[in-house]
Amino acid sequence: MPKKSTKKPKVAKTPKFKFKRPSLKLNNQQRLILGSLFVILGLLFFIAFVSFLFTGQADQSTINEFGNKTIESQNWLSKSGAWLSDLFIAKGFGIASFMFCWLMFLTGVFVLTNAPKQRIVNQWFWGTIIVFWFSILFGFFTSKKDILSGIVGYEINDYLQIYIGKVGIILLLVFALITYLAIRFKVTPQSIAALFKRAKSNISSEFDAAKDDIIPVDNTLTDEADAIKEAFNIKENEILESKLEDAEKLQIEEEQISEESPKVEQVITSTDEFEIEIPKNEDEEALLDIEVEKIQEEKSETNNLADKLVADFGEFDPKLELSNFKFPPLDLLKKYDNEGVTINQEELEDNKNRIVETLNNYKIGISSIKATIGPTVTLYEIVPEAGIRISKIKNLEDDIALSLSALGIRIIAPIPGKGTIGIEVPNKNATIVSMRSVIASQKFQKSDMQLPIAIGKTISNETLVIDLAKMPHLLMAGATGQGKSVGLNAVLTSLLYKKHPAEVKFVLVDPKKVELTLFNKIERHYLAKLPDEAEAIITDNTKVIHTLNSLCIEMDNRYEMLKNALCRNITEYNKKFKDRKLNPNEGHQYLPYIVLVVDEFADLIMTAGKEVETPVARLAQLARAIGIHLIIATQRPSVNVITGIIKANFPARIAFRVSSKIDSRTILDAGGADQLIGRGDMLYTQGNDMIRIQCAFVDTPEVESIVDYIGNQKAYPDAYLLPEYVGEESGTGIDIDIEDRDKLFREACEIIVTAQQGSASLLQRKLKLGYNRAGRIIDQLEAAGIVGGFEGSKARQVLVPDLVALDQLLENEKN
Ligand SMILES: Nc1ncnc2c1ncn2[C@@H]1O[C@H](COP(=O)(O)OP(=O)(O)OP(=O)(O)O)[C@@H](O)[C@H]1O
Repeated sequence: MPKKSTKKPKVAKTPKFKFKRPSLKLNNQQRLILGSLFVILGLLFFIAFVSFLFTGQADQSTINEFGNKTIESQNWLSKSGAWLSDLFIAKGFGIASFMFCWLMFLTGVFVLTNAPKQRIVNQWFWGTIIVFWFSILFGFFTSKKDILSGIVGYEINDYLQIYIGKVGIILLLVFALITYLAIRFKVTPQSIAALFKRAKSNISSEFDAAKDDIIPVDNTLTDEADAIKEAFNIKENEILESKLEDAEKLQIEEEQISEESPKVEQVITSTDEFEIEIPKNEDEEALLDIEVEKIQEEKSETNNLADKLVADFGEFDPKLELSNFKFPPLDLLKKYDNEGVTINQEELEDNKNRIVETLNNYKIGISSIKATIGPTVTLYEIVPEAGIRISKIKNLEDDIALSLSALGIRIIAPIPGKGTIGIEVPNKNATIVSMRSVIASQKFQKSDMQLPIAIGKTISNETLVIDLAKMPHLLMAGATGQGKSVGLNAVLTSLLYKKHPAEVKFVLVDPKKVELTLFNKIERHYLAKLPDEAEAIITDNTKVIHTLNSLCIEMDNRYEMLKNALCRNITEYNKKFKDRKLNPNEGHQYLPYIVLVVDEFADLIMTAGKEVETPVARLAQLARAIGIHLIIATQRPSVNVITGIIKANFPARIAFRVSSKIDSRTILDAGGADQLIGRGDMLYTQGNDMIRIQCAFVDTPEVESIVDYIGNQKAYPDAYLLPEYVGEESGTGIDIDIEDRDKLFREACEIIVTAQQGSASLLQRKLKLGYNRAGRIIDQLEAAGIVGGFEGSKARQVLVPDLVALDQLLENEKN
């Protein structure tokens, strides 16, 4: 039986970012244990301290012999008691230390009764202040170190006496007392005055009462007292009656409630406190004590849970697993001597004169000229006299280049939005734009972009920071040796300096096998790979196809997750996940950005053709919303490498110097890249304007030290795992089912029969297929009896003489 490759691609186990934050909330058991521990500690300290008052003197010698078992201590809590009391009372705060026993006891009680934490903190704060106050107060009266003030009280006194004297200390203590009373007991001058008034009136009433005792009894008063008593009795009866009425009303209401809502009845019957004793007889007295249970408003479940989770654990922090991760320091990047722009006045003047002269030779007058000096080129902006055609100047590009005897002159006519014509002339001494200078720039450091890249400096020496997430994919092209690899390293370095390993993952494809190998060291921090792959950096073209297809599966999975979470893009999704509104048990997880870097795309297209182009195009079309971004570099910007479909989906493009105008057109849809001067001189466009940039230079040793720095830190257990992809070739077998044949089977048959040559490479060429797929079709042809068996290096024999015979054979198969 033929094996059907119907296996669904499995979703890989992607590493989960676990989170756990210690909660300060105690459950009932923990509260009981901790509370009783404090209560017991309070009691133990108290016993030890009291005992110290009697046995302290005798135990003096034993304190220093704590480890010696033969020496016994008289303290009621033995050696520990003696040692602790000595520490707190003699060496510490004197008898004010008793306060600590109380504080510990009180803390225990608070914990047991689940009192708010703030109360415990307050008690300790004020308690400690009291301890100090008393210790200093007692220290004031003692003339030597003793247990009344302890060493602390005595020493503070001693110190204060030197600086503010005895009177000063007393005033300080009084002031401290007033402050304490004012803050702690809210004492105000008014409340003190009221206190005095009350005391005064108490004294005078007592005095009056004493006076009354002497006055003879007046009988009329007893009558009055009776009347008052009677009035009180009536009042009491009235109150009682009204209470009974209330009780009856309540009973009726209760019955109504129980009829209306059986749920409420259940609550009431289950509450002990709600038992009401209603007198059977109206004359019977009854006191009603009613406690009505509070009904809490219901919240909607998801919000409530998310709010509660956020309140308990805080927002989800994807960086928690590598919370100690340190970003590489700036010092790892090199400073260059020839950095920064130097103005060569002579060169400037010379160039200006030549430009004016050349234009004058062609009868083009200039009304003004201005120069902006950049790191590699200087931009001369000219305003031609009225009536001069712009195209006339544009056509003089070569003449100006000749007269300036310089390569790489570019004329921008007109400069968009400026109304001037720009002539870019390379500087004689180009300066380097170091990676350090662009990374250190405020623009980069303070950027809040999703994936910021400090690519280099513009002609006016400004650092250009671009957001890869907004691009959303980047195409880089340039002839060999013009700075592509340096450009890719600058991109990767920027991201390493700004993004935590939890936030971004790289998929690195390096067919040249040497350019990106350095990044192997940060595999478990920043790289993503296929499961069961030994190396994260992909150098083999077959694996590239697997990886690209796997990324497509990852993309589909992510879209599914976004759909389930009702989010439109990765930013919204991650925000929701951080707010704990998405349940990890339902397959949700924090999604890092994935950046796919392909260093030599032309090579891939040459060897695998459509098999690479299709997934790349799919990713480029769809992946922007779910955080997969592609950076593709190529040496050969020809139309069969950068096809229409790829171009259409890569609006952001970087062109280093290329060898022809056609290449420049292929990349940028405009000329200009052929006039660059190389060594990182580049043109960047994001769909509209084109800007000339000097790419930041980052050398291999610098990259090495950055990856070493990161690689030496704690990492995830494995690289980020992409979903498993089961390739087409996995189902190879000689007895292939007709249904399972490749879509291009019929076309392949015709090619083989027409050419009478059974070779896989022929199919590869004609159908633009990868080797694996072509080999699989050959197997199918063999199974169908169209080609013969494998014959080593020779092409297989074709068993069908012509297309008519082929038709017959295929027709017979169907019947
Ligand atoms: N931004 C830059 N500033 C200064 N010099 C640079 C810059 N970029 C590249 N160079 C110089 O050009 C050389 C070649 O650069 P790079 O290796 O990046 O070229 P490439 O385009 O990747 O070539 P290939 O395609 O052959 O790998 C570097 O060794 C360096 O000396």
